[in-house]
Amino acid sequence: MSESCAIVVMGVSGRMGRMLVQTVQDNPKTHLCGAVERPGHDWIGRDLGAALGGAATGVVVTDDPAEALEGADAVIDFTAPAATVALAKLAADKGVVHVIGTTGMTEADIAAVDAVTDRGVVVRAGNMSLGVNLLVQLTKQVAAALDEDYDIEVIEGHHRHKVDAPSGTALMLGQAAADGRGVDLDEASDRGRDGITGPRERGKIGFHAIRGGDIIGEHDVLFAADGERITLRHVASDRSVFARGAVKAALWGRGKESGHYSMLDVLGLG
Ligand SMILES: NC(=O)C1=CN([C@@H]2O[C@H](COP(=O)(O)OP(=O)(O)OC[C@H]3O[C@@H](n4cnc5c(N)ncnc54)[C@H](O)[C@@H]3O)[C@@H](O)[C@H]2O)C=CC1
Ligand SMILES: O=C(O)C1=N[C@H](C(=O)O)C[C@H](O)C1
Repeated sequence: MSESCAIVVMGVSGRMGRMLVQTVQDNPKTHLCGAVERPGHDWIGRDLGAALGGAATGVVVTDDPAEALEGADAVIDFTAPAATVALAKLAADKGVVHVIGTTGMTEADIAAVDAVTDRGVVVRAGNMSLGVNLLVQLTKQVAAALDEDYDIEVIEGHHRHKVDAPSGTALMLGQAAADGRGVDLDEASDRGRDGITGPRERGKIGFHAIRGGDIIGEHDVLFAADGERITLRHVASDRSVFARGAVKAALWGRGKESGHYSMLDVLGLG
């Protein structure tokens, strides 16, 4: 499989969409073969390069994912849950690798994506950066080494435009902490305390979300005991870390057996 990987970017005018276009174009192993935006968007029908304020690319922005996926190897999708669920079936039916960065998906959304993985290749992660996926593994190790004398809190910060909380990354880190500790995250979760909450319940895993300005993505996992605290931290200072991970996932997914994979699989950290 030596020829260049043909990639479609979904949600191409978004913060991640724009970064993905640049990353796909800069990678010698990939090229952009399609660009999709939501129906009604004013980029529909325009050349993508011109819409971005540069030279023409020959790729015209469409609101029809089926048309864009013709002849594609992979589609990279950082959009919104409803768009991602609809695209999953289409990508699987067309044999196109679906790389999903979209967060805020419900259990039903994830089940709907899962349902296509009998025939489709899906790589999905709430965070596609190498650093966060390493942090996931470290969180699991530290949680396994410490007992419930160490209270676990996951604290995340993002820009003012983010619509979901806790972040997809915070949920990955919370899951890793729960796995390390051998507990069920749904039972252990304590989200966003407010009011007369009473003392902290032993064994809970707390989640807190900061929203403001242009914060790209910051995550701390705090292990706090009497007399000492450990903090594991990741700070993203550039969205390219997510885009590079997504392109790596698209290349990795080509020719893989159908299934629902994560970035830990892609990075060999699973
Ligand atoms: N997994 C990861 O590493 C990362 C995940 N994200 C997630 O990616 C998603 C997008 O984030 P941003 O780019 O900041 O948001 P954004 O709002 O800037 O971009 C989303 C884009 O998707 C488009 N869109 C919505 N519905 C669509 C449809 N039906 N068809 C085609 N396009 C559609 C919107 O018009 C918009 O241009 C969020 O869920 C965010 O949490 C963001 C960064 C990293
Ligand atoms: O919305 C964002 O911007 C980000 N979303 C992801 C998340 O929900 O964790 C990943 C990253 O932190 C940026």
